[in-house]
Amino acid sequence: MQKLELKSFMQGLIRRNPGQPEFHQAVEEVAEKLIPFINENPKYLDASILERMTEPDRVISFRVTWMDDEGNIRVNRGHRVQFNGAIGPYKGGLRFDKSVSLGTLKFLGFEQVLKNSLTTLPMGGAKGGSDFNPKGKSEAEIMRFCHAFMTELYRYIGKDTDVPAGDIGVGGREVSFMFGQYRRIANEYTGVLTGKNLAFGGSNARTEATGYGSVYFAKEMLAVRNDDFNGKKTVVSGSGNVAQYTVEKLIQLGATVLTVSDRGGFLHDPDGIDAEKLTHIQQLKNVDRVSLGEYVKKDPGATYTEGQRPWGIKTDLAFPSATQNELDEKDAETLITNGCILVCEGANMPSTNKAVKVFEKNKIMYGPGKAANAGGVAISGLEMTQNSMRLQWSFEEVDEKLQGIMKKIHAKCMKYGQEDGWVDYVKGANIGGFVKVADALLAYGVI
Ligand SMILES: NC(=O)C1=CN([C@@H]2O[C@H](COP(=O)(O)OP(=O)(O)OC[C@H]3O[C@@H](n4cnc5c(N)ncnc54)[C@H](O)[C@@H]3O)[C@@H](O)[C@H]2O)C=CC1
Ligand SMILES: O=C(O)CCC(=O)C(=O)O
Repeated sequence: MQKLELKSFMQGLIRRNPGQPEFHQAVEEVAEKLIPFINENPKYLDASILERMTEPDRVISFRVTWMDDEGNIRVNRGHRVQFNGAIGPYKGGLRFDKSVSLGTLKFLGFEQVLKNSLTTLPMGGAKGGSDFNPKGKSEAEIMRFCHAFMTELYRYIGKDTDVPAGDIGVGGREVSFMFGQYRRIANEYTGVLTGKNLAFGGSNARTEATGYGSVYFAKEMLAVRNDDFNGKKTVVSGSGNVAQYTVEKLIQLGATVLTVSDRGGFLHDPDGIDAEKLTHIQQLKNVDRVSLGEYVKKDPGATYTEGQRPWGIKTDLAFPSATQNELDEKDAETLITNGCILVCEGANMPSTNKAVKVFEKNKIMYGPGKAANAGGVAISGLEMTQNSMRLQWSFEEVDEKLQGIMKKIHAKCMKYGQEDGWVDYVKGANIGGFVKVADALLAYGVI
């Protein structure tokens, strides 16, 4: 069998998937680290495992028709990318955002396969969503859209088939609307979605899990260098679910959090965001649903800089937790020049591939999203377990399991990524996530 070569592999992938740059980017980052490993392990090469794992099992697209408050009929497009189900039911979030395209969901679904494998739990990878823009929509419009979306999606999912959850633009409110509609149509009460309300099958600590998990992962990275969070200046981007609970855990572990951000700009509080200020941010973002710019009215010591990201603020640690490609090569260089020693990704693919190269060249601690933010889907996996057992574990019990899982993911990254005096977490996560799925595919034969 001819050895794989990155350039020609990527040319083929781009030809087969035109106009999907985020998908190309996600695959390239993985293929670069995996190809040498596959070439050294002919069983994966001979069985064309990388070719199989970069082609989704199936892509489902559908029309979503709903009515706005003025009585106009609106049409959006919905998708579910069931990327790879080799090691368990498809699992991964739903994103509602005007920027959503099939290419976005393919990048997210591809990353999800490796991430879910890293959690050690039996979950395949998927992602879905719609180009529906929740911004400016009333609660009733959100509800009608969610019901219409589930009316189409329900026939493709199931507790042992495919279990969606939240992502950008889909939180507890939207999951509740969709779960209610599923239950009504399917006439069964099963854990077909995760991130549910605690009153109807949700897991304790799922809301907190992605942000907390990312901080637990960073704690492990720091421990390798006998370091910890105490007194460390930290910048966080985003102010949604992941960012909020990243900030909460960072404060609890002794870091000083200087920033959060939203689509309009970033908020800088030089005195540090404490628990009380975080509650204010949560009120602005989760209840009032307004710009972070409102924060400075109550706290004049802080500034809100429109149209910019927080990477220019001098910091020790950085937690990009908003969206993909929010940190580019120049931002990476600025962070390093300012003394940043660790970047831990709460978001999916927030750093461009060129930014990642800067981190690697400077040998700083860099935790890629598929490892660092896997705590969310891990607790979703445990929500599925609790639903199957028809019981609910305590917050403390789930949080302890989350810490254990993040430790195991870190250890897996070390196993495959440890180099002389440095850990290549990208290589560790990519190979560590790949092996389990690849071995399952080998065992299944030609499928
Ligand atoms: N919710 C979860 O459990 C998990 C989420 N993630 C990833 O974490 C990131 C954030 O997701 P959530 O916090 O759940 O979503 P969210 O909808 O609660 O918050 C998204 C945040 O990102 C900001 N944002 C979105 N698009 C942006 C853009 N184009 N430019 C600048 N800021 C933008 C929003 O203002 C908001 O603060 C995403 O990359 C998501 O895929 C990863 C693992 C699990
Ligand atoms: O909890 C889940 O199933 C989805 C989490 C997710 O979308 C992600 O890890 O990016």
